[in-house]
This record gives sequence, C-alpha cells and structure tokens, in this order.
Amino acid sequence: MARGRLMAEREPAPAGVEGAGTAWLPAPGFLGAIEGSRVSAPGASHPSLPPSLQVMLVGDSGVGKTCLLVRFKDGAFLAGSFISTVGIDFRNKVLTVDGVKVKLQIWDTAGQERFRSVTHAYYRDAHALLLLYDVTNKASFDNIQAWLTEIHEYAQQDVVLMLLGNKVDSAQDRVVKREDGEKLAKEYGVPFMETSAKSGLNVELAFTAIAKELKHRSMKLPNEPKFKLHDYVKKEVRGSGCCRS
Ligand SMILES: Nc1nc2c(ncn2[C@@H]2O[C@H](COP(=O)(O)OP(=O)(O)OP(=O)(O)O)[C@@H](O)[C@H]2O)c(=O)[nH]1
Ligand SMILES: [Mg+2]
Repeated sequence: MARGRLMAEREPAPAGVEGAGTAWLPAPGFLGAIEGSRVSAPGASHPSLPPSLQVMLVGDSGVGKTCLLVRFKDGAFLAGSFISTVGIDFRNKVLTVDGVKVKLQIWDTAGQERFRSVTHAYYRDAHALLLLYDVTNKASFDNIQAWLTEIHEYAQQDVVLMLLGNKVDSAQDRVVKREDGEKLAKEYGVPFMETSAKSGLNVELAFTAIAKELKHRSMKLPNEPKFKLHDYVKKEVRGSGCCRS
C-alpha cells in the first residue's frame, strides 16, 4: 500500500512522490494518475469506476484526522504525543463495496492555518470530504461553519460531505453534545456521526458510507435502487454506549 508525505515547503522535483529526501507538492490529481490501476471485481465490467477515489480529511488541528486515518488503515490508535501533520499525507485503502473493489486514496491534511493554501489546492480533486471537529474542543466545533464556507469556495459542487464529531471516548471532557452536532449537520444537509479514533467507534462506517455513495454514483446499474447516504448512515450509526440504543 502506498503511503506518502507531500510537503509544500520544498522545490518541485521532476519525478517520484518520495524521492530520496525529496518532497514536493505535486499537482492535485497527480497521485490518482500514478496509482492508476483499475480496481474492479474479477470478471466484473464496471468501466465507470475511477482508478481511485479521493477522500480528504479536513478540520482544525488536533481534532484527530491523522488518528482517524491510522485507525481506519491500520486498526491502531496513535496515543501519546501529538505530531501535527505538515502539508498533506496520504494513504490508500481498498474496500469491497457490494462485491466491487473500491480504492480510496485518503488525503490527510494539516489543520494548522499556515498550511491552508496547500489544502485549498487539493479540494478541487476530492470526491469526498470528511469534516471533523473534536467533541472535547468547542472552538473546533465553532469553526465548522468557516470550514464549510471554505469547502463551498474550493471543492466541487457535488462533493460528498460528511461531518464527524471525533473523540467521543473522552466522555468526561465532552463539551459538544451529540444533539448540537446533529443540529448543525441538519442545518447544512450533511450526514453526521460521532467517532472515536481511540476506540474505533464508527470509523470503518464513516469510510464505508463514503465509498458506497461514491461507488453508487460512479456505477449506476439500471435496476439498482438509488443509494441514500443519509438513510444508510442513520441506520448503521452506533452511539458511544451511554445514550443510544
Ligand atoms: N481520546 C482521543 N484522543 C484522540 C482521538 N483522536 C485523536 N486523538 C488525540 O488527539 C491528538 C491530535 O490527533 P491528530 O490525529 O494528530 O490530530 P490532527 O487532526 O491530525 O491534527 P493536525 O495534523 O495538526 O491537523 C493526539 O494526541 C491524539 O492522540 C480520539 O478519538 N480520542
Ligand atoms: Mg494530522
């Protein structure tokens, strides 16, 4: 599985994502091209599924984007000291959705303000965005509106968007209620769930839901009922244990 770190601060290099000590910022979309192999179920003819689907993680620094990705990709939690992402990292993961292999290329962006222009350059090529806040950090929740404005400005109009309230395992430190997250998501018409990169709650579900939506959009089979992301999320989402059946 490919993994890469893309940094904005160095000079462009002619080839390779990770040359020896060389890091540069490729044109958005470039990675999809070099990863290029089509992923379809053996024997299946689904010509319209792109080689990889780009999913971007966005939100304030410290909300848990990198941890969410590591939990999804490796099934582990990065405990201990917080290492803030520089520029953009990416990881690939292949999921099987309704019998079809879907390759997600997941871009883990830096939440720090100083990298914002790097992030802007990638929005345009994202098929889906997971927008995170931290339920133990009110400011990260209050900033969601600003993130949505930015998404509106830079992302494709039909980008698949989902709001995630992360760190629900930290029940004692929670300052943003689930209802507040639900209300905000409803206001903006986006699916919502609470997650924990630490316990793994809803992490797989968040990515699977996105993959399903993208797969259904790409491969419209004649008699297939329309996939409804909102309904799927509502049906599948799990609560943190205390207050939801
Ligand atoms: N309790 C708890 N801590 C978490 C969770 N997710 C992340 N953390 C912690 O929060 C801190 C920040 O996590 P990161 O994943 O590095 O945050 P980030 O959003 O990638 O931050 P930037 O790279 O700066 O944008 C780390 O100390 C993590 O251990 C979670 O679900 N629960
Ligand atoms: Mg990070």
